[in-house]
Amino acid sequence: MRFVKGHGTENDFVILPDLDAGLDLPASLVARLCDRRAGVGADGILRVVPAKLSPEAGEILDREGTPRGGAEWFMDYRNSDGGLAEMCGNGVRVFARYLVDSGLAEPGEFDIVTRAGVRRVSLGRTGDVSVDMGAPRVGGESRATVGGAEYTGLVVDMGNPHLACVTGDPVGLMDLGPQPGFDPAVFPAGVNVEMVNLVGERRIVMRVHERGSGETRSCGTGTVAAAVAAARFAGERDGAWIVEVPGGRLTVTLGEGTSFLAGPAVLVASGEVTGL
Ligand SMILES: N[C@@H](CCC[C@H](N)C(=O)O)C(=O)O
Repeated sequence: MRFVKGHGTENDFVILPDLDAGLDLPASLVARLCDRRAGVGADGILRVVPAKLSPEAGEILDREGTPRGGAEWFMDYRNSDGGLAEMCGNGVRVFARYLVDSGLAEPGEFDIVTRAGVRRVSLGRTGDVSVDMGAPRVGGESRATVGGAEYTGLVVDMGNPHLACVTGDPVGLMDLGPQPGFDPAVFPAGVNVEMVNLVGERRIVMRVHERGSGETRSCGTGTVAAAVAAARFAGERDGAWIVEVPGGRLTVTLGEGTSFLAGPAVLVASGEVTGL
């Protein structure tokens, strides 16, 4: 099985090109591939599948009212525990970088099918990758227990579920623990929990505990959720936010009816899986 390794602000992925859609990828194999000691090691898997060969992608396009053929590639994203997720903001940027670097797509703008719907990416032959993340769907407040303390956060749906907690406690020093507590009535399918400090004008620091992957060094959908929560907290609306994460820096732009995420996305290695 050929693989490519890439990351976006150190949110890292094993990319599996599956151009004839023939790869059987049970959860147990995903978990072994993502294992940092016995496998390749990653926060998640990006299976690269032609949309026209994926019944799941066809259903998503129909659901969205996008003509079949309107987006050529389907990002089949899996968390490191083997579970499916609807969307991955860093993953879709790394996925786009893989398509361009491997000659499967031309630089510029193109659409990628994800379980959360079609997302438009924009990139050159080198440099940062940006993605139109769609409109954040903001709910009410909910609470999370992180490192033994309770925090209130904003419920934000980015296609996948988030609880973004803006706090005065320094998030850089926190012990996020193995799994934050959350309200299963609000998040029946689990949740990604962001801890956020407002550190300047439209500038935040964020750490994240991802559903299905544990604490990661960045989370693209999480940075948008965090920017939305920080904007509410600061009494702001649209505009560009700098989000500092342990793995680097991303820019989130909140706009009229949509949001954009921009930052680095790089491929670092390729090889063959032989023993899993
Ligand atoms: N790291 C991702 C989010 C991946 C999915 C998430 N763990 C979930 O289960 O919803 C990102 O960059 O958005």
